[in-house]
Amino acid sequence: MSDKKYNILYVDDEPSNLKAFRATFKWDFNIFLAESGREGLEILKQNQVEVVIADQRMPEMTGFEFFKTLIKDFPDPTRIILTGYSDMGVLIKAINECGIYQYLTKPWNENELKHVLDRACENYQLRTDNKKLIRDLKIANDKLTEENFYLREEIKLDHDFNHIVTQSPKFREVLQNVEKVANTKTSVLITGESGTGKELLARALHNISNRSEYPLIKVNCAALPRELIESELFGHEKGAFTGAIATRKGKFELADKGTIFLDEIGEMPIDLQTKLLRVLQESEIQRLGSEKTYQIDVRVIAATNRQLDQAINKGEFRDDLYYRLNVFPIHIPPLRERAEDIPVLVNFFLQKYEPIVGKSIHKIPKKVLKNLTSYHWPGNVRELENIIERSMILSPGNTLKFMDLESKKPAAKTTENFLTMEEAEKQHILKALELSRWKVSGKNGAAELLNMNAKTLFFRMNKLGIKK
Ligand SMILES: Nc1ncnc2c1ncn2[C@@H]1O[C@H](COP(=O)(O)OP(=O)(O)OP(=O)(O)O)[C@@H](O)[C@H]1O
Repeated sequence: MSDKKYNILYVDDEPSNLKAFRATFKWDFNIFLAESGREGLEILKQNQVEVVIADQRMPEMTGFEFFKTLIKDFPDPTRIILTGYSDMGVLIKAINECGIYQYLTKPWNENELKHVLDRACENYQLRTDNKKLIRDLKIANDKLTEENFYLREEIKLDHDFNHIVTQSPKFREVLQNVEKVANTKTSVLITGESGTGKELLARALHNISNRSEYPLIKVNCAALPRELIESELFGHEKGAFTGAIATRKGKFELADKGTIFLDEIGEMPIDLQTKLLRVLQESEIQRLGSEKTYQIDVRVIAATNRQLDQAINKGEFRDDLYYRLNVFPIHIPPLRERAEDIPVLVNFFLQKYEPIVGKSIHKIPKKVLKNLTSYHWPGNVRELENIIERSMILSPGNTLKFMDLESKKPAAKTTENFLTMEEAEKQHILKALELSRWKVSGKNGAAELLNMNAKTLFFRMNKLGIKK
């Protein structure tokens, strides 16, 4: 037993018993006395008591009844019953119903009662310690589970996602899916508005996959001249067509054992879609001008900013090819839906362009950051990247200022006047053309400003009916 002096409540309608109890045990315990169960309950309301001992035979409320009431409101104290009965049936019932720790027959014997009270106090202490232990263990366990959870999250994204910056849960989910699908041969279709990072993600997917030792071959389906696409993709034999002066491997053959990235797949001419579907189904290609077939082992990642279901409805895209490519769809949300990425991306681009622009910028006024986060970003991350680069050049000193962004309106709060993707793209290209004085390709041209291939830009301009 510890030196702690425990609190004991003794309930008995016989005052002489109470008196004797106090006299016998006052040195060993702190003693509370009550002449009835009702009085005992009052004492328990106001005091912390570790052991309750009660006489069974009391006029107002028997010992059993007292304990039955007590167990609801004060379940902690150890309960002892004093009884004159030798009826074991009643006792067992009491022990079961009232959680009696021990019964003693009356009249009590000092030594026996002292022994029982000591054990009852120990019992109380043990239960309390156990409860605390269980509580501590539960807290520790919860904490561990939580830590494991975060650890798992960390591990999940512990891949080489170099050059991909994000704080957004939505985008992290995208990265998690990329990790899940990476080591399979499953076709992946990456969708998302222009400039959201589809190519960046396709490259990351290849880099963390078990094909990373082999090439990633990119094909921009929008930029290829129509008459050359087939030979570009599948290769040609010498003399297959005028100008085919030598045999040439196509992109699929070059990507053997690796990955082929079919960018802007929505722009692929429909007749070629049929051929592509065959290649995907049969895993073999035939060079132009050859009867021979070549087995290839290529993983396909396709990307588009078009709504392919709409293209299917218009008859511009084959639905069977769509289903073949869309086995594992990955959608990248637009930047306006993950504003929490804007500050980290701004920082990332400030560092990226420091050596290029030859200027170090480390102050971003709050107002500028606020403008950046409320802007609608039709050109997504690419637009942000270009604006940062341009603003770094234009900003005096080491503070970032956004000359052209400040005049731009914050994101539309309602769907009224909401631009369609095509309109937004058109306006964005027009803006780039204005800034580049309608120079499309080459140094300081709109394509460079938009960080896109000049051929793709010409194609998009044509498609959107943009003319000077
Ligand atoms: N999360 C990101 N972290 C860092 N850079 C990013 C991120 N997302 C996009 N970028 C950058 O933004 C630019 C545009 O990305 P990318 O070319 O991958 O977009 P895209 O969706 O393929 O565009 P498009 O549809 O026009 O082909 C690139 O310079 C890319 O590195």
